[in-house]
Amino acid sequence: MAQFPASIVLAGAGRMGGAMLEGWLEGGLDPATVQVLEPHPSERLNALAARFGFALNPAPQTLRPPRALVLGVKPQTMAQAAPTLAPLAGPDGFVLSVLAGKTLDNLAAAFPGAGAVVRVMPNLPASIRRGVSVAVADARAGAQARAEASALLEAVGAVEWVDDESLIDAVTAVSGSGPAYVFHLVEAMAEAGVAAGLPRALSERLARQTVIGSGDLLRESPESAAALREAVTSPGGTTFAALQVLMREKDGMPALFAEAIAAAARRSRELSG
Ligand SMILES: NC(=O)c1ccc[n+]([C@@H]2O[C@H](COP(=O)([O-])OP(=O)(O)OC[C@H]3O[C@@H](n4cnc5c(N)ncnc54)[C@H](OP(=O)(O)O)[C@@H]3O)[C@@H](O)[C@H]2O)c1
Ligand code: PRO
Repeated sequence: MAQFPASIVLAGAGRMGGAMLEGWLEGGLDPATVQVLEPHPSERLNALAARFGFALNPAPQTLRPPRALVLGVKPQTMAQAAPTLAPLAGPDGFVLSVLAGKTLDNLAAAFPGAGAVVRVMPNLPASIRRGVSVAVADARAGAQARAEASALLEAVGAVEWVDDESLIDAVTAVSGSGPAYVFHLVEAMAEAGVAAGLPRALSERLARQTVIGSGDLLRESPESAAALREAVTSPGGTTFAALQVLMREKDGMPALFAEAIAAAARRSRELSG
């Protein structure tokens, strides 16, 4: 059984916070141990509260510092939200943040009463428990806090811990934002299929199913992505013709991705403070 924290307050149950909450509850978290603060609950969150019976927006006077204060608000909202939430960060607990850009130092300053701080970058497939999260903790986080943080993250997918916080900006750019690149690939392939003469609905189905099938193959095959790409590419064939465009040194995918990922990592650094 997962070693969940004994008590949790989740502040911000939007797309990411809500996805994590759902994963915890599906993963066996006792609903009586979680309280959720969310100014505008979605229908999905209300339905989840009705199904599991956790406390959604309990009266402020009933709130006590939990073992884990999980922050799921936007980085741009942190300055406004932190003063209200800070009293919930007690010396016997830890703060776990999924906020892009907000550093361990930022979090320790905003939540001075916290026993420890854990910074995490998850990604949206967490909503179907197939996410990947990368976590880094400050020096005060002991084995127990790390194990409890791992349990919260493992409930929604794979977990990697790093010691070097400076990696998190690049992590955010690769795996945090990464699902959007894949969805954009589907959009771009579908649009290009329409330009090549396919009916739009068929082109959208083909692009979507191609990414789904390729993702499943990537999961099930022991081969590397490069080997799988080569398996599709006949010498002098159609894929080869396309890859000559996509792998162009100056403006192909590697060059575009290098620029896009650098932009996302830069934005992550800008969001600190
Ligand atoms: N979405 C992703 O793919 C993803 C991936 C990795 C990390 N993240 C991180 O996850 C965080 C949330 O992103 P999101 O996409 O889930 O955004 P979101 O859907 O907008 O969720 C944030 C939620 O926090 C609520 N909120 C605002 N102020 C609050 C307060 N004082 N107390 C409690 N809740 C409050 C918001 O309510 P209102 O809308 O009413 O203001 C909203 O429902 C961000 O920091 C982001 O960097 C997101
Ligand atoms: N979504 C957040 C953003 O776009 C963080 C990674 C994914 O800033």
